[in-house]
Order: sequence, then C-alpha cells, then structure tokens
Amino acid sequence: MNEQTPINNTRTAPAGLPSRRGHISVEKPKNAKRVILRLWKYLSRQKMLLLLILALLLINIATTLLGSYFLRPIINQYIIPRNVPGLIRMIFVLLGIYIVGAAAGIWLNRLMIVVAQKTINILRADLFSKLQSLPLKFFDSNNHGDLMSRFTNDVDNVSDSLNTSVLQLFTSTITLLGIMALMIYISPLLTLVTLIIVPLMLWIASAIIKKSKGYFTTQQNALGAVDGYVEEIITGQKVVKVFCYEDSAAMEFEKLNYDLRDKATQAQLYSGVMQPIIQNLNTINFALTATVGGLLAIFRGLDLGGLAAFLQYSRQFGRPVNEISSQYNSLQAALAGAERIFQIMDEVPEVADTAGAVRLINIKGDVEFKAVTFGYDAGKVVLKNINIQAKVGQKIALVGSTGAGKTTIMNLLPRFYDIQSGVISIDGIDIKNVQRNSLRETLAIVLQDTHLFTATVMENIRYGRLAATDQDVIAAAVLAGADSFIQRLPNGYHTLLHNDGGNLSQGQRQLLNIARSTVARPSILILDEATSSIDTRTEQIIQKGMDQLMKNRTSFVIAHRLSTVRNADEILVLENGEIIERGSHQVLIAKKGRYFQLYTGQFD
Ligand SMILES: Nc1ncnc2c1ncn2[C@@H]1O[C@H](COP(=O)(O)OP(=O)(O)OP(=O)(O)O)[C@@H](O)[C@H]1O
Repeated sequence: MNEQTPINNTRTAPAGLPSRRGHISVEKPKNAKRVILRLWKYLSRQKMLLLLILALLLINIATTLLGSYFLRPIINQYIIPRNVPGLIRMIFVLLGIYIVGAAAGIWLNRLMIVVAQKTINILRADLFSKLQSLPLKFFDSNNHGDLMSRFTNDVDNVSDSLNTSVLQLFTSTITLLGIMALMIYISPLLTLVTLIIVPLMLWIASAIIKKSKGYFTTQQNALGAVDGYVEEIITGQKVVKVFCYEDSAAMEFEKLNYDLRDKATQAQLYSGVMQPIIQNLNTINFALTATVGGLLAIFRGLDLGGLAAFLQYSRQFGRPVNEISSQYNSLQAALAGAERIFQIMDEVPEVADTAGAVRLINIKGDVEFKAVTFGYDAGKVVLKNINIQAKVGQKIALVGSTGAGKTTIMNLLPRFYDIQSGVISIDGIDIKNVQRNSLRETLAIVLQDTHLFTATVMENIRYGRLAATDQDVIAAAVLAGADSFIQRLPNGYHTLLHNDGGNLSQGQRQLLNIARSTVARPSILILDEATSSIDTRTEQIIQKGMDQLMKNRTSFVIAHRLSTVRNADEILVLENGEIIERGSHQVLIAKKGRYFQLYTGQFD
C-alpha cells in the first residue's frame, strides 16, 4: 500500500462552526533551481518559438541601445559641423531603428504570451491527469480547498510570471550588460564613476527586498485567512443561519479583514519606498556623472557626442536595476507556486496493475473475503480478520454502530484502498490480479451522497455506462422508478442539472443515482442505504428501485434501517472492525445477541 502523507501543512480543517482557517504557504520556493529546471522542461517543448523570441529580444534591446548610441555620431558629425541634410537623414535612420525595435517588442510580447499560455495549458492538463491518477487516500489526507488553490492561485502565479516577469527579467539583465559594455566602450574612466554608486543601490535594494519579503509573507497569510474564512462561511451558510451565527461571523471577519489591512499596508509601504530611493540615487548619480563627464570633455578630449550618449545610458541604467528588483517578488511567488504544483506531480499514483493483471469477463458474482485485515494508516487496524462469502445473487447486509467499519469493508472491494493481509476474490480470482478498470466496471456503488455532474439528466445517468444508448438510459430510469419524476422536469431527460443537482430533492437525486447504477449493469452491487430522513412514500419508491436493481445480482447493503435487511441472505453484525455475529434475520433474532439489541432498540 502506498503511504500518502499530506503534501502541505496548510489549512487544517475546522471543528464545529466556522473558525479561522487561514494559512498559506510561505511564498518562497524551497529548491528554486530544481523548480526552474522543471519549468524549463515544459517551456523547452517550444524551442523554435523560444529561439524566435530570443532573436526578437536581442533585436529589441539592440535597437534601444543603438538608438541612444546614435546621439554620438549625430552630435559629432552632423550637429557640430552644422550638416543639416545629414542630420535629417540620420533622424530618419534613427526613426527606422526605433520602428524595427518597437515591432520586435510587440511581437516579442505576443509570442511570449503564446508560449506561456501553451505551457500553462500543458501544465494544467498534466496536473489534472495526475490528480485523477491519485489514490483516494491522497484526497482523504489533503485539504480540498488547498488542492483547488493549486489549480487557481498557483497556476495563475506561474502564468503571470511566464507572461511578463520572465521576459522582463531577461530584457533587463541583457540591457544592463549592454549598457555597461557601451559605457565602457565610450569611456572606461567615466564608467567607473557611474558604477561607484551601484553597489550602494544594490545594497539598499536588497535590504528593502529582504525586509518587505517578510511583510509580504505575513500579508499573504492574512489574505489566506480572509479567503479561507469567506469560503467557509459561504459553504456553511445553512449552519450559519440556523445557529444565528451572522453577527459573530461578521465580527470574526472584521478582525481578519483589519489584520489583512494592517499587514498589506505595511507590505506596500515598505516595497513602495524602493522606487523613490533608487530613483533619487539615480539622479544623484546622473549629476555626478555629468559633472565628471563635463570635466573629461574639457580636459581629456572626450567627444561631446560620446558624452551625450554616455549620459543617456547612465540615465537608463537605473531602470533595469529597478525592474529586476521589482520582478523579484513575483518571480519568487511564481516559483513557489510551481513548486506546489510539482509537489502534486510527484505524488505516488495508484499502484499500477500488476504485469499479468486480467480482465473480468462474464462474471457470475461470487465474492469472498478471506481473513482480510486493513487499516487506513499503517499501525491502526480498522478491520480485523474479516471473512465473508457471498454467492451469486445473494444479498449480504452489513449492520453495526457508527464507525464499526461497514463503509470501510465496501471501500475494499473496488480497491479504493489495498488491504494489508488476506484475500478478496471475485469468482475465485484475487482482485489484486485484476485490472482496476475491469474490476470497477463489474461493480456499481450507490452511495448516500449522490454526486451529480453539471450535465443533463440523461448524461448523468449515462455516467454509469458511457456506451449506453438513450433507450438504455430511459429503461434504467423506468426500472429504478425515476422515470415519472424525470418526465415532470421542465425538459424531461434533457433538463440540465447544476450545482450537484441542487434543484432536485434528496430522494430524486437518490433515484437518479439508482438509475445510474442500473444502466451500468453490474454483476456486483454495493448499496449504502440513505440515512437522511426522506418521507415514507419516497423511501418506498427508492426501496423498490433498489430491490429491482438488486435482482439477480450479488449485493452488499450497508443498512441503517434494520427493517430493510430482514430479507437478506446473510446479515453481518460489525463491531469495532470485527464481525461479531452472522446469520439470517430469524437466526440472529433468536440468538438474542447484539443484532437483537440493535433491532429492538435495547442497548446496554
Ligand atoms: N478515509 C479514512 N481515513 C482514515 N480513517 C478512516 C477513514 N474513513 C474511516 N476511517 C475510520 O475507520 C473506522 C470505520 O469507519 P467506517 O466509515 O467504515 O464506519 P461505518 O461503520 O461505515 O460508520 P457509519 O455507519 O457512521 O457510516 C472509523 O474509526 C473511522 O474513523
């Protein structure tokens, strides 16, 4: 059995009424290099486009740098010698250069978005198919909201950053290097003067980043708390209303909201000071460079055109520095998001079918549990030495107090979980040696909590067997007793259900569920009887539907109302994961043991 551990320490489930449930991971990747390499694997599937982007990027940067450099010949060769036609020609050349640069820039951004969105599309698809391959144990031990946020927040972060940040980072770095090279080319001495202030700028920037990162983390946590709380209140509206929790909820929300405002203000204030500080340093730097440059022009023969171009560069110098530092945070967030996505990708999927796994064909429906022992977590046994023998067409009922292990037994037959010891077999074939899909096709499960998809009634029933024709579906609905209410729906079988069939009654959803299992034509049935109180008439209709479904099929019924299991071939009484009594209704009643107590309502 593969061990699943929660993939994140985030968001613990609340107990009882809505409580504070917010905490999102610190926005910093644990292993940035690995994440970048993995992201690169995704990006590099589009090598040609990336090469084109790189070429456009270089053209774009080159034109910017060249444009500024043109000041030198323009001043030296045309303005100082007063060559007007030449000057006009040069201005047109300059214009041409800028147009090429702008065109490259536009295409660059467009292509990057195409590459980014395609990458994100593949990433999302991989994530989804990975999720589908994970065992139920994974979903038991991970918060669903947190898993959802990998699809939304994390994927968004990666997407944003691929769309803009990555490109900007590249542009800024290359521009910075280009500017430096050209400055050195024009005047190494003046470059030295300009660069003196750079370490100071970098030091201030990194100090501010360090400090503001802390504030950003607390802001993210506060935001997570607010999000989590809102989600909880929305999903728990019924409970909130019924217990008149509105005022307390509003108060709690106000606290969280205030906390978020506080943290967000601090974070923004801190990160907001960076730009002006860097800008001012830049201005000081410019003044210093201009003064020294002027002196060099007077005393050391630096050409005026060169000086003008140089000053232009020194003004531009601050921008890439600024951009690199401002993209830093969002890049960190994206890498952290990507890391959380890859964490899921690295989860161990359901154990693959064994090499010689067989398909179940023409199954009669004999089911046997032999000395089965199982626990959800290693070391904590939930089922002990379970022995069950169900012959073709028999009805086996499982009864027992809550938490006794009834549902657990039924989770093992479709191999939602693998057993630790013992054997479960169908028609004598160990289910471990059966292909999972084939195993699940021979079974149908009618759960208490029906899950209906956003689709028509017809499609929802067809979910049981995708190859079923419309006639099959309708026949199944008739058999299940669902047909008459479906006919009364506004669009009959073509009525669209949404929000998990929120517009249907509990009983109606249950009937659709039965119809779905009927259309599946399973050899073996697992029924979890509804506990929720439905009126007696609906109950009778549902019971009739279930009885029809069970006809000639081996069925296991988890019974909550003992009146419905009287006609079972065998009743198994479970207590603390063990079968403590077994036999028919008459036998068990005569025995006057646990079943008798449960049946007659006489408890210790
Ligand atoms: N996904 C799970 N992970 C870990 N433990 C679980 C899980 N599901 C159930 N358990 C534990 O296994 C034991 C048996 O639970 P099970 O759901 O099988 O009981 P049950 O007899 O079906 O109860 P009920 O009648 O209330 O549905 C319980 O102690 C429960 O806490």
